[in-house]
Amino acid sequence: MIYTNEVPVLKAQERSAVTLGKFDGLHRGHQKLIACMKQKKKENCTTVVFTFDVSPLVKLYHKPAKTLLTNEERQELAENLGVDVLIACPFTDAVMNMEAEEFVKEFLVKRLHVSYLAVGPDFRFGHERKGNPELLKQMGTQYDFTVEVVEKLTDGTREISSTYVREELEEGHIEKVNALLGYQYFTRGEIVHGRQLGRTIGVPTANLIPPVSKKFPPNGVYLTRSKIGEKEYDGISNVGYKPTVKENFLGVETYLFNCNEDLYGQEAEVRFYHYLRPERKFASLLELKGQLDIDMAKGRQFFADLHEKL
Ligand SMILES: Cc1cc2nc3c(=O)[nH]c(=O)nc-3n(C[C@H](O)[C@H](O)[C@H](O)COP(=O)(O)O)c2cc1C
Ligand SMILES: Nc1ncnc2c1ncn2[C@@H]1O[C@H](COP(=O)(O)OP(=O)(O)O)[C@@H](O)[C@H]1O
Repeated sequence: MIYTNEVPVLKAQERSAVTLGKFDGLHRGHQKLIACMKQKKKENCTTVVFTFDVSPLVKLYHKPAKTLLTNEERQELAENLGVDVLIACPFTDAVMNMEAEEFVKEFLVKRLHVSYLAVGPDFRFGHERKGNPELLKQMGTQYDFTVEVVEKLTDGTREISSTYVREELEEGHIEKVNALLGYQYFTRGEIVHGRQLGRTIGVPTANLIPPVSKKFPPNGVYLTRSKIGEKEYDGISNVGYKPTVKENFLGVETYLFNCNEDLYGQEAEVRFYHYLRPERKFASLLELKGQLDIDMAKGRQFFADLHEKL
């Protein structure tokens, strides 16, 4: 897959199938849009996901940039979905003020030689959000491309959207989040040194400091599976500031059920499966250890049941 910040100019004969949007989360609704676009590979179209490198909302309203996927994660997932080109167009003032017609002419027609465009029914773009599927269809007749307005996937009566996923994540409804995403919510980072207290209570933990832009469920304890190198481990993670020992940054630390290795310096991907309890301040590490024993028993049972089902 080609990943670029600039809208590329395709070769003279090359045509493209394009989809446009923010694609935060690359949830099942996004995956449907990409699947529609991929149908056009049969007609020798290059598949292009056109997105922006900063959420327009962040730029316009200075909202905190917490996202479901970092740019790098989004890139990797798009590649796994079989996308040929991912454009993360910088949301500059020039792009922000571009009229919808100009955006289509300059980027989609002139550079990408668009042959097919897949958008959701509520897709808006361009200066003052004046561009919509209707305008795209009119321009398609003029510039020889087809526009498919893809109906939103729903979960019960609610349309699947990044907002829906974020709301569920904020509630700690991990199973729902995973069902909407079509994969397990995850975070990644390097395993770093902590205060080495974990091993003193028989619970060594792999600490990772996640990217600042990553959105997290509420501070608390989660059942997780971690991928470290080629290996996967069931385990139990704490998300938060460890009030018992007072940490001043948000960390994710994981006790891996069947591991006895030195993991420092390795990259880990921690996938969330289930929310267990909120983070609490304990009077002592010993008291915390008592709670961890209960948490671990629940975790082991959860994964034993899960593996039995699979
Ligand atoms: C499953 C799990 C649950 C935890 N729950 C809490 C908690 O509720 N409150 C808290 O202050 N720390 C919690 N911790 C963090 C511990 O305080 C921490 O693992 C311990 O102090 C060791 O820290 P260290 O890795 O810096 O040595 C939890 C850790 C794990 C692995
Ligand atoms: N079962 C396990 N789960 C997590 N980490 C483990 C495990 N077994 C060994 N380790 C190693 O122990 C380290 C954690 O020990 P700990 O005493 O908690 O120190 P720290 O405070 O540096 O995390 C991990 O980074 C990893 O290298």
